[in-house]
Amino acid sequence: MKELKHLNKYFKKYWLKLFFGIIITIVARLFQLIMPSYVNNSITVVEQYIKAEIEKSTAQELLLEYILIIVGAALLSGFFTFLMRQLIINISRYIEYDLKNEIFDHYQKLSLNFYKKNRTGDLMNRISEDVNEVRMYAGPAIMYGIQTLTLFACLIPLMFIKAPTLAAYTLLPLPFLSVLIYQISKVIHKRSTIVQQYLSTLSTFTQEIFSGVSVIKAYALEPQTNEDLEKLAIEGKEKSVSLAKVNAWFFPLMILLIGISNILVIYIGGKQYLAGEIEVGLIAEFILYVNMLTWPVAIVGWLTSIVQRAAASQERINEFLNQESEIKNMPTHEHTVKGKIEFKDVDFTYQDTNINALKHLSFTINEGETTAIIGKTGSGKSTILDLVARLYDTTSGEILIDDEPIKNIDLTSLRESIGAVPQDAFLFSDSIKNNIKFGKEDATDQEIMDIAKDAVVHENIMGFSKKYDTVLGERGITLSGGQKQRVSIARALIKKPQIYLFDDCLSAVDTETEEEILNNLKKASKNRTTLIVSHRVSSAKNADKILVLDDGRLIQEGTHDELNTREGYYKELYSKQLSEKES
Ligand SMILES: Nc1ncnc2c1ncn2[C@@H]1O[C@H](COP(=O)(O)OP(=O)(O)OP(=O)(O)O)[C@@H](O)[C@H]1O
Repeated sequence: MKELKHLNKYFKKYWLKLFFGIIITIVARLFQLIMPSYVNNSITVVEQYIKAEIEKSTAQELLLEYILIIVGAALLSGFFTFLMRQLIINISRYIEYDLKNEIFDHYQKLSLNFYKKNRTGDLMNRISEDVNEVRMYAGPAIMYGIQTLTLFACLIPLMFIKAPTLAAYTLLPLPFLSVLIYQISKVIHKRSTIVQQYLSTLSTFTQEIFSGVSVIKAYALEPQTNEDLEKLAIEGKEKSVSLAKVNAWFFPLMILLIGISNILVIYIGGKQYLAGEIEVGLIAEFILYVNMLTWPVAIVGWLTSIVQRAAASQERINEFLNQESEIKNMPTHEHTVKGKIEFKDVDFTYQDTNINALKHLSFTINEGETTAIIGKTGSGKSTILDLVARLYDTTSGEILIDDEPIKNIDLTSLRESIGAVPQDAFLFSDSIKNNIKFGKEDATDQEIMDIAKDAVVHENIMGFSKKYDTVLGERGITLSGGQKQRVSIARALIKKPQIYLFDDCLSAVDTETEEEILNNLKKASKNRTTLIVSHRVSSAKNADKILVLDDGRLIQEGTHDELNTREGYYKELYSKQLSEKES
């Protein structure tokens, strides 16, 4: 329960609305309470008229008055109930909105390690399903809770004052009803959680099948996939049926217990009436009370389960909210990045895999220099770029930017000075124009076009019917690997940052296009520090410096010409790639 304290700040934020909501809830219930006693009075008037105790005209006058009061109270109660929902349910929607924003903001601050440790489905669930459970507490639970308390506090004493014995018998079945509903709600919740989990497994499974449909078709795996899906579907059907079974008990049980209460009122009330202890109208009044109480009593059980579920969900939410990013942003002073990069005895081990990706790595890249990083697959090239962007912190050793420890530089200003093109170019399901603009929000159409020309993708884009407005991804067309890489390059170029990080971003383009792009990059990256990771010597040979990595260690360093005169990995790779090209 202490987990729910997290919401107190939101209750404080909306306290005025909440306060009026509570007052209005109480007022709405009080108007509702007026009605049964006037129903009693009306029946008593009829009884008195039948017994000829009052004149017909008096009876008519009194009945009209009581009916008007009943209708008036019902209308007012209805009006205040509407206001109550408007206030309290709206507050829960505001809190839901605030909480979702808080979680999303926090997610964005967390490091890549966090995303690797937690599955996307789990992140999504906490921000949607769990927040929804919490909303049920912040809105409906509070609203029904106050309603129930008001009714209990007013109605039960009133019933005991009017007819103590009848009140005791009438109220007798209600606690059982409450406990029963609580138990059933618990079972329903347990089984519906299982159904939910199953549904998310099913959607993950189908999503993967749809994404990989070309592989499934190419390998003729449809029968196998159908079989797997059928197994999942049968399992799901059984779980849903078991949920439906408990659900089926809910309303019949409620009706049964209300029926028992009503029968008790009529039986005990009837006996008391015959004994001349009460008037017949009181029986009708009590039947109305019972029906007014049944829902709140049933709700006590339901509310308990809502609060428990909300506490469990808030605990899961807090678990993420309490996590801090391992990458701490503690700038010591303002610094405008110029672009000198120095690695001093850097060691880096990935936490999740324990892979020691970089070992005692030291090198310096001067401001404005272009450096190529070459090495076998898995030698640590991409890791170097990730460390420059401070996506991770070094395990030991130090990285300096412009002779300043990287940790002293404000993270946002560091990342704003970097234009990165990752290995697996990721483009959003949006227009090509917006994907490029991602690098510079206020870029003009002309700028976007010029940059796309530099990235040698303009011609391709103009070939699409909607040109730069062509939508990519699930909602639109799929670009080829090479086109994706070039749009991704355009996105980095338009930013005009101090440091460029190109991670094997020309691997999917032919050598001619590669050369054209490299020439354009040379112009674009003039006076800007550029790191190019590549497997191809052609991408590296014009660099000011080439670093050759092997298993996380720097094994060679120099210009193309220098390295070509020395025996070693680079010379071998160059001869190999040259002979491949010639053949
Ligand atoms: N996100 C990660 N989490 C855990 N281990 C990783 C991660 N990324 C890379 N590694 C491991 O670190 C080592 C270095 O990987 P890195 O991606 O830096 O190599 P690379 O030289 O860029 O390889 P490639 O040329 O294939 O892209 C590899 O053994 C890899 O398995």
